Amino acid sequence: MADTPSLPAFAAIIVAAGKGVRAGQPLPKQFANWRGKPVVRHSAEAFAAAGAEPIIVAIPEGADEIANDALVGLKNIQLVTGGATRQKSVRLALEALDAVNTKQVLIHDAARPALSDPVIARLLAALGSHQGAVPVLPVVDSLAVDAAGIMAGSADRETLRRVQTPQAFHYEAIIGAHNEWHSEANAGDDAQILLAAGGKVAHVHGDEALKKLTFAEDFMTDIPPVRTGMGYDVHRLVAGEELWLAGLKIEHDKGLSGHSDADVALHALVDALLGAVGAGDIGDHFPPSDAQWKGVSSGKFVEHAANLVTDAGYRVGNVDLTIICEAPKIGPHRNTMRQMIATLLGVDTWQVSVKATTTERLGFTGRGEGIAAQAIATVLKDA
Ligand SMILES: Nc1ccn([C@@H]2O[C@H](COP(=O)(O)OP(=O)(O)OP(=O)(O)O)[C@@H](O)[C@H]2O)c(=O)n1
Ligand SMILES: C[C@](O)(CO)[C@H](O)COP(=O)(O)O
Repeated sequence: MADTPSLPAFAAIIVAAGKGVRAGQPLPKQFANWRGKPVVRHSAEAFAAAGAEPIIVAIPEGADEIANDALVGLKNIQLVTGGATRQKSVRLALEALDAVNTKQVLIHDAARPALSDPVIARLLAALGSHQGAVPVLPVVDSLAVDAAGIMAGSADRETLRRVQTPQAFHYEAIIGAHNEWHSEANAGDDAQILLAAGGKVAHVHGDEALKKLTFAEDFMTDIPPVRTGMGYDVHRLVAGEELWLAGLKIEHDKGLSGHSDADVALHALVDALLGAVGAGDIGDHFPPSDAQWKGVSSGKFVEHAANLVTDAGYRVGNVDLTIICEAPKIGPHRNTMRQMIATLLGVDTWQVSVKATTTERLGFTGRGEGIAAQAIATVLKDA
């Protein structure tokens, strides 16, 4: 859009001085990560691409460092400290524009990150014939008047619209309207302030994508219905050790060396489950330096990983395990291994696959120096 000569010059205000209490994010929602970058950066980039100059960003007291980090690399950004309410933050940002010859300004919630060029263009076009313009959407639900939890009436949805931001104004009209606002109450938005001052505000078509990020669930988007993880492990074969594989003790002339029971097959499975939900790896959860895990059955590690899958809001779809060794033969134990793993995961046996292969006497497995295992797990989002 920056190379679109038809857009008139305009300034932008992004109000990002809120606390984001309802969103419950680890930091104020306007600085939280959303779709790969800080919330506030999304609309700042959209305004910059559309040629807005300057872009005033109202931020909380003392948030300069986090705001500068969030907006690093963007030109024409000017930070101002916002106020105790959204309206006061807008007012302070408007005053910061007083110093430049601003004719038109778009005022936008940082909490509405999915700002697109067409909305900006529609708003600027409407300023050609109106003092103000706001993006609106139809009301698609019926509306009720609530009186202490009881329906006390309804409203005609055909006369109502859902109002979004950016809200576009002739600068002199909106700064004048803010100066004339003497009510103790806060206006819901800037269009209401211009209307109260007698100004006219045009409606232009909004964008459902411009939804305001308000609650924690608004950040839980793009959750994949299926996730996949992969695990791989190796343990050395040594004399005098027991051989545990896929939860079974196998008679063999050597066993696997390791801190726990060294069940290389279950270790690969644990890493596949942890990988599917992004929960690190087996060493993060059961460090070999921790004495409490010496000699422990690796079945406990599988149960822990399965619990983390559940805690993440997923359930195990299927797992596929491949044991790589010249000996012992795995075939005779395969079904018992499947049943053992199914029990550990709390799934049906058909959801568990156990395979085995040699490496044709090649490499460390072919020389009988160790056993390797690889696993893949899919997890499905709970409804
Ligand atoms: N004193 C304030 C309050 C809000 N805002 C901004 O106004 C926009 C819309 O407000 P809202 O969604 O209510 O944000 P918060 O006030 O932060 O949310 P909450 O009410 O949950 O604390 C947000 O971008 C917010 O950062 C602001 O600049 N200054
Ligand atoms: C300004 C606004 O986003 C227009 O829909 C809305 O009024 C902000 O309300 P909030 O309670 O300050 O989030």
